[in-house]
Amino acid sequence: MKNEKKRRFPLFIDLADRKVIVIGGGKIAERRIRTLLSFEACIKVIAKECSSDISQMHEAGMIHLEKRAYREGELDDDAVMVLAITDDSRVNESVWSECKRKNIIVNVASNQELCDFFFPAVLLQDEITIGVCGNGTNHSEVREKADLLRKLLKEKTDE
Ligand SMILES: C[C@@]1(CC(=O)O)c2cc3[nH]c(cc4nc(cc5[nH]c(cc(n2)[C@H]1CCC(=O)O)[C@@](C)(CC(=O)O)[C@@H]5CCC(=O)O)C(CC(=O)O)=C4CCC(=O)O)c(CCC(=O)O)c3CC(=O)O
Ligand SMILES: NC(=O)C1=CN([C@@H]2O[C@H](COP(=O)(O)OP(=O)(O)OC[C@H]3O[C@@H](n4cnc5c(N)ncnc54)[C@H](O)[C@@H]3O)[C@@H](O)[C@H]2O)C=CC1
Repeated sequence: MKNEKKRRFPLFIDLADRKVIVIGGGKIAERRIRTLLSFEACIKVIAKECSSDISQMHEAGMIHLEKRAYREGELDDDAVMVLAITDDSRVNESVWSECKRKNIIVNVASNQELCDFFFPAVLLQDEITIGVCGNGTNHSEVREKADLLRKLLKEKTDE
C-alpha cells in the first residue's frame, strides 16, 4: 500500500504534567498549544518570534516560553513528545534528528515522512475526546469534517 493511503491508528495518551516541547511560535504552533493545554501538558516553547497570544500564555503562567532560536542538542531527555513547527524545514529536520538520537517521539509539521505521530483535529465534549485525522492527502477536508462534527455536537448540546 502506498504511504499516502495508509490509515493512522488513534492513540490516546495521558499528557497531564508531562513535558511537551514546541519549536516555533507561529499560527500552527499557537493552534496546537491551545489544544495541548486542554490536556494539562507541561508545555515548553522555543521560538525566535512568537504570536502575541503565545506571549500572553507565557505571562499568565500557562506555558514556559524561551524566545530564541532552537539550539541543536538542547532538547530535554524527559520530554514525552516534541513538535517541530518552524517555517524553516532545515530547522525542523534538525529537531527531528535530535529526537531520533534521544528516542523522543516527534511530529514535524512540514514533513509527513518525519512524523512519529500526526496531530489530529481535537473535539472535546464533557468526558469524551474525539480526534480526527486523515491519511495526509487532504488536510482541508479533515478540517471541514472536524468543523461539521463540532457543529453537530453543539446542536446536540443546545437541544
Ligand atoms: C499530516 C499532518 C502532519 C502533522 O501532524 O503536522 C499535517 C500536515 C500538513 N498540513 C498542511 C496544511 C494544512 N493543514 C490544515 C489543517 C490541519 N492540519 C492538521 C493536521 C495535520 N497536518 C497532520 C495530519 C493531517 C491529515 O490527517 O491530513 C489538523 C488536523 C490539526 C492541526 O494542525 O492542529 C488541522 C485541522 C485543525 C482543526 O480543524 O481543528 C490546513 C487547513 C486549515 O488550517 O484551515 C492546511 C492548509 C490547506 C492545505 O495545505 O491542504 C501541510 C502543508 C503545509 C504547507 O504547504 O506549508 C502539511 C505538510 C504536509 O502535507 O506534508
Ligand atoms: N501540519 C499543519 O497543519 C500545517 C503545517 N504547516 C507547516 O508548519 C510550518 C509553520 O507554519 P506557521 O505556524 O503558519 O508559520 P509561522 O511563519 O506563523 O511561524 C513560524 C515560527 O517558526 C519560528 N522559527 C523560525 N526559525 C526558528 C528557529 N531556528 N528556532 C526557533 N523558532 C524558529 C518563527 O519565529 C515563528 O514563530 C509551515 O512552514 C509549514 O511547513 C503549515 C500549515 C499547516
